[in-house]
Amino acid sequence: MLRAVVQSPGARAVAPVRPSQRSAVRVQAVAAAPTAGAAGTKAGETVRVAVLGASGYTGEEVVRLLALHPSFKVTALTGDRQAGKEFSEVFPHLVTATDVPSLTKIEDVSFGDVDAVFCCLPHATTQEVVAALPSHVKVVDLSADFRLRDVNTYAEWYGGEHKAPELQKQVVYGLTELHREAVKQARVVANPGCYPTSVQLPLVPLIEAGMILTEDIIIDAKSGVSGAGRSAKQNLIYSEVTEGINAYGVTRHRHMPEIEQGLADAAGKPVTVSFTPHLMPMTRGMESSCYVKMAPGVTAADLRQKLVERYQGEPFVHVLAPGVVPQTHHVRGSNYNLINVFEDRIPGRAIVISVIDNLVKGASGQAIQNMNLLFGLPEETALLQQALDGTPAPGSSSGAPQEEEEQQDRQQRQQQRGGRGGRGGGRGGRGRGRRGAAAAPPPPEEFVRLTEIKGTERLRTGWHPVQLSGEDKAPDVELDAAQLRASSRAGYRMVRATHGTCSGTWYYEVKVEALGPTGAARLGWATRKAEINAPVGANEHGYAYRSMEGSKVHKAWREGYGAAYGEGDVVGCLLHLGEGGRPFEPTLADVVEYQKVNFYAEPADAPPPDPKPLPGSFVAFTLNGQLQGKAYADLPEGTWYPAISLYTNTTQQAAPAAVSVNFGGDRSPFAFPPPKLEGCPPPRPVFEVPGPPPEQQQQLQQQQPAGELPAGPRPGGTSSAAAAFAEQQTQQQQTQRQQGQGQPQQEQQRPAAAAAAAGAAHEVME
Ligand SMILES: NC(=O)C1=CN([C@@H]2O[C@H](COP(=O)(O)OP(=O)(O)OC[C@H]3O[C@@H](n4cnc5c(N)ncnc54)[C@H](OP(=O)(O)O)[C@@H]3O)[C@@H](O)[C@H]2O)C=CC1
Ligand SMILES: CC(=O)N[C@@H](CCC(=O)OP(=O)(O)O)C(=O)O
Repeated sequence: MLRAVVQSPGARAVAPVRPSQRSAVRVQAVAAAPTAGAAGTKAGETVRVAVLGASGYTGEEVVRLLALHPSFKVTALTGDRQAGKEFSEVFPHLVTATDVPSLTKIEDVSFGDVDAVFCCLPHATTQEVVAALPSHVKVVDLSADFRLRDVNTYAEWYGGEHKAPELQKQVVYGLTELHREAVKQARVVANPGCYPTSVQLPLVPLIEAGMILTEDIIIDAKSGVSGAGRSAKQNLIYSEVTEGINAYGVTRHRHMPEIEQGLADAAGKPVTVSFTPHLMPMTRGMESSCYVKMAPGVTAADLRQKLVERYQGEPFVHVLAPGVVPQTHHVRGSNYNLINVFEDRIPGRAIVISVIDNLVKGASGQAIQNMNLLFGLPEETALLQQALDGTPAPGSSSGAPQEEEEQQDRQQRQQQRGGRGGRGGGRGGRGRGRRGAAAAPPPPEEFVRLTEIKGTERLRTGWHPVQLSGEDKAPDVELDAAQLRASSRAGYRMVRATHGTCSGTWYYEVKVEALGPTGAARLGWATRKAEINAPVGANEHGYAYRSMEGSKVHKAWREGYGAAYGEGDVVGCLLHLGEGGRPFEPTLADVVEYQKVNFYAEPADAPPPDPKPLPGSFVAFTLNGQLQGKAYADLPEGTWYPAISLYTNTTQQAAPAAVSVNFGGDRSPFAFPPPKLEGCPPPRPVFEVPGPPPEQQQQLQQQQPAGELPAGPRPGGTSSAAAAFAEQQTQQQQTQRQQGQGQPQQEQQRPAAAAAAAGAAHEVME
C-alpha cells in the first residue's frame, strides 16, 4: 500500500535533492510500513508524525532529533508565515535531513494520515488546534496551553479564557521522569515549560521526602535567547542581548504557577516560590540555581544523595560528583539534565543547581521522550546524543570542581597576605594594609580554620585495633560487633578503616558475602577527603575496583580493568606508596572538641594542601588470588585508607549488600597469598599499619580515659591554633554568662560552628 502524505505545492523531497531541484519533485508517496498500533509500536512499524509550527525553534529541533528515530517518520510539517517553503530553505543546516516534507499550513494537513502530532505553536493558538485533532492522533503539545490543571489559573496568567476546558481534564502533564506511568496512558501530553523542567526535576524529590522547607524557595534562573522563539522581537536583537544580562518577568513570569503546581503536588499543600528568570547572551541553555532551606538535621550531602537515589538508572537526569558545578555547556544539544547540591555558607541552607538545554530537555527532546512512551517505545529512542561542548581540562577554572577553585582562591589570598607581611593582613588586614597602619589582631573567624573530623578512634585511645571505623562511615553502613563486616541497605555508601597509611606497601582482602539482585561493590583505597555518602572513586580521593563489569573507577571515571566479581569472591586490595610522602593528617595536638564534635584546628593562613604525585606508587587488585594488574599509578601523597563502598537498590527492598574484610595478621591469614610484583617489596597486612607515635600513645594513656576526647588543646600539644580556638571559646562563654545568655545561646551557635567546620572540611584534610 502507498500513502500520499502532503498535498501542497513544493511537495516533499526525496533526499538528497538540492533545494534548486525541489520544486520539480512531485509529491512523493511513502511506502507504507505497517503503522503504529495504539499500545505498543513494534520494530519496523512506522509512526507518521506531523510537526505543527515546524518553522520555529522547537519544531526545527523535533525534526533534527527525529532524523535518527527508527520508527517516527515526519510526514507533515507546518508553518504560518513560512508555509509553502522547503524546510531546508528555512533551516539550511537540515538540508541533509532525509525525506523531510515541505512546510504547509495546518489546514492543509490530512490528519487522517497522521498518527502523532508534535504541536510547537505559540500558546493561545494551540488549544483549538489540538482540540480539533481526530481522536486517533496522539499529541505532545509543547506550548503552555494545557500545563495548568486549573483553567482559571491559566486565564489569570496567560491573559485569556481557556478554549478547551474539557480536553484540559484529560491531558497529562509530561515531566517524564516524574509522571512516566501517567504519560504512558495518555493521548494528549502537555510538555512542561523549560524553566519548570529545570526546577522541578531537582526539587520535587526533595520536597516529597520532606528534606527542604517549602516556605523558603528562591529560584534564580537563566535562559538562552532561543527560549523566546524565532520570531523577531526588538529586545532579542543582537545589540540588545549581547554583553549584558537582564532579569525579566520579575514577580510575574508565567512559569511561576506551573512550578508552584508541581511543587504543591509534591508537598501536598500550596507552595509559593520566589522565581526570577534572566536572559543570557547565549543561544541555548538554561541554568536554575535554587536556594533552599533544609529541614532540621538534613545536610546538603543528604539532599544530593536523595537525588542520586531518585535518579539512579534514569537515562537523562544525572547528579554530578560532589563539588562539580553543572554548566549549560555540558548539556548543549542534548536531552540531559545535570544537577548538583552545594552547602550554603548560611547554616541550614543549600544551593541546588540544575542545567538543561531549553530546546531539548526543556522542549523538543522531552517531547520525543514522551511521544516514545505514548507509542510503547523505549523513551530514550533517538535521544542519546551527547552534549555538543567538551569539558575544559581539569584545573581550569570553568571546569574545576568547586573545591579546586576554592583552593586557587585560597592560594591567591595567601599570596596577598604574604605580600603584606603575613597573618595580620587577613580579611580585615587588607584595608589596613592599604592605609599603611599598624596591623591589628585578625578577626576571630579568621584566626583558626576548623574542620570537623571523624575517625578519631586511634587518636583518642592511643592504640586501637585495625578495624572498619565506627565513626568514619556513612550512617547507613552497619558494622558487626568486631567491625570487620559491613552491610548497607542504601544507595552507594562508604566506610573506611580506622588506620590509613602514607608510605609502604599494604594489602587487605574483602570477601563479598551478599549482593543480591541489585547489589554492587566498589572496593579499594580512599583518603578521608572522599565523600562517605558516595562510592569509592567518585572523585580524586579514591581508587576502586568495581564488582559490575570488573571496571576500575577514579574521579568517577570508569574504565575496563579486570574480571567482574560477585558473591563468594575474594578481592585483594594492594597499595604501594614506596617511601611515601606527607600524611596531610591532623595529629592529636591539632584536635579540639567543641560541643561534642571533634574539630581539626589550624591557623587560618596555614598553607593549603599541595599533594605531589608519588612516582612508582600504584594500586592493584586480585580476584580469588589472580592478579588483575596495576589499576592506577603515581598516586598523590596523603594518607590512604582501606575503603569499602556498597550499593543496594533502595526502591526494590532488596536485602542489604554485605562484605567482610580481612586485614591479615598472624591470627587471620589471608585466603590467598598477597601478589608479588616486580620492583615492589612484599606487601604487609594492613593489620600492621602503625598507630600514633609511641610518645603520643603514652601521653594519651596517662591523660585521658579511653573513648573520650578531651575538650581544648591537650597539655603538651603543639598546636597554637587549637589553643587559640579553645581560648576564644572560653572568652565567648564568659561574655555570654555576663550577658545572662548562657547555654541556649551556645546551642544556637552550634550549627554555625558545625557548618563553618563542614564548609572547611574539604580545605584541610589533605
Ligand atoms: N523556545 C523554547 O525554548 C521553548 C518553547 N516552548 C514553547 O513551544 C512553543 C513553540 O516555541 P518556539 O518554537 O520557540 O516558537 P517560535 O516562535 O520559534 O515558533 C512558532 C511556530 O509557530 C508558528 N505559528 C506562529 N503563529 C501561528 C499561527 N497563528 N498559526 C499557525 N502557526 C503559527 C510559527 O510559524 P512561522 O514562523 O512560519 O510564522 C512557527 O513555526 C511555544 O508555545 C513555546 O512557548 C516550550 C519550551 C521551551
Ligand atoms: C528567554 C525567554 O524568553 N524564554 C521564555 C520561556 C520559554 C517558553 O517558551 O515558555 P512557554 O513554553 O511556557 O511558553 C520566556 O521566558 O517566556
